[in-house]
Amino acid sequence: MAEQNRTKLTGHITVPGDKSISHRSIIFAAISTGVTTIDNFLKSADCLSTMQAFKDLGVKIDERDGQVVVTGVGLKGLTQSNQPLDMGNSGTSTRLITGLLAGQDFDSTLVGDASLSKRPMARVTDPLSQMGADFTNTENHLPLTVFGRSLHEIHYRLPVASAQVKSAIILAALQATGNTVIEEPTASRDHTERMLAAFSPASIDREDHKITIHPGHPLIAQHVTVPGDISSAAFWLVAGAIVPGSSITIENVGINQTRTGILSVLQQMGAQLSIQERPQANEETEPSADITITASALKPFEIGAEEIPALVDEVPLLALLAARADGVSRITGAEELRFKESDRLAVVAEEFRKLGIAIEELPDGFVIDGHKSWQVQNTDLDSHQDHRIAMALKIASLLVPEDVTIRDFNAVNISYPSFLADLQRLRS
Ligand SMILES: O=C(O)C1=C[C@@H](OP(=O)(O)O)[C@@H](O)[C@H](O)C1
Ligand SMILES: C=C(OP(=O)(O)O)C(=O)O
Repeated sequence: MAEQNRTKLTGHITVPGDKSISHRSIIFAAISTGVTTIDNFLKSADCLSTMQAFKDLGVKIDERDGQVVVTGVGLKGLTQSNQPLDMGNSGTSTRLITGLLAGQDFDSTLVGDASLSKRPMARVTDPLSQMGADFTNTENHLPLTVFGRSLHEIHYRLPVASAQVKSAIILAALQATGNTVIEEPTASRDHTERMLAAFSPASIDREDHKITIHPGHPLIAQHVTVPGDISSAAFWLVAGAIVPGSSITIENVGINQTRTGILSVLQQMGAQLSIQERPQANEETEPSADITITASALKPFEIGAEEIPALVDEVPLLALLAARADGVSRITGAEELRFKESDRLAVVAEEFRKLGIAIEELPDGFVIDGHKSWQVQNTDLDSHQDHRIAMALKIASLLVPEDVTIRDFNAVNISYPSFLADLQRLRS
């Protein structure tokens, strides 16, 4: 088994569709008029939660020839669900749908699994309440009942860079009586803005870190092509960089610049990386590229609050990269990681220490010494039911001779159901 763990990874791979864009494709398709077709929709547990929620809200969604086909009902055409909407494990579904439901003329209740029920919701209910929204509880957690209300505009400066909060406000603002302005401290992923611009160009203006939403314009069905998820590609980028002898090409990866922080870090580390951009239909379409990574020596790196939004879901993997770099790396400004599917700062530190990695947990990040060779202490690893932790630990385990087990590994179904099959493909 020791030999198999260390097998180099080689070949070409295509990762599944982007999770953030897949959620948004269903949401915008549902509230537009006409039939939207979606190519390369991510059929993972999180995106299926969004799909089921819209079915429960009266939207017809079918699958035909590998495409998802959504018959839009318009912004005022959703109907009350006769059961609570089950958001499963998905923070994105919960926060975006809360924004949309706040302005409907019926009430809805949102529920989720144990992890989601611990995640903070005041970050969306606070600004939405300022717009006139009304909720059962101000307890900050699911379950949450959203009372449909008439909404008015706000001018809102996000206290933290969060695409989910920004998107919740955008979806509420489409139903408000006046124009809403949203300002961000640092740019977070802009998939909602791009998709709204495609479905309804007159509804949105963007300028630097300022977004203006103009309600009252029609949303028209589109054809959406979802690029590969860079947050899933990131596992192969890191594996390709650190497993000796590896060389991996990942085809059709989304390279929206609000998501490519991991590529910048790899470049900063001196990784052997080549990025071939694919032709883009227009400015608002999501850009994509074929990316090749080849294992090489890596320099340590430092990142802080400014860099975090563009790589927020990749921080566990960056910690792994740091653990193979030639020196001490520092990640700060990442306190948001404590509010994800698990407390990712605490969990990464705990699990990496089992592998003998020299990692110090900070309140907002890590200091990691890549010089120290790993001395495995404990082979019983735990994903803490967090998909990104499960996959990061699996990649880490490729570098140790011991057999390790990863508890609740099936959490990968949240974002990347074919992860193990893809690993197998790159090994053979
Ligand atoms: O809007 C989105 O699709 C997402 C936004 C990010 O969360 P925050 O908005 O909380 O930063 C990210 O961590 C999450 O995986 C997906
Ligand atoms: C944080 C994540 O997702 P969500 O917030 O949608 O649960 C993630 O996919 O890493």
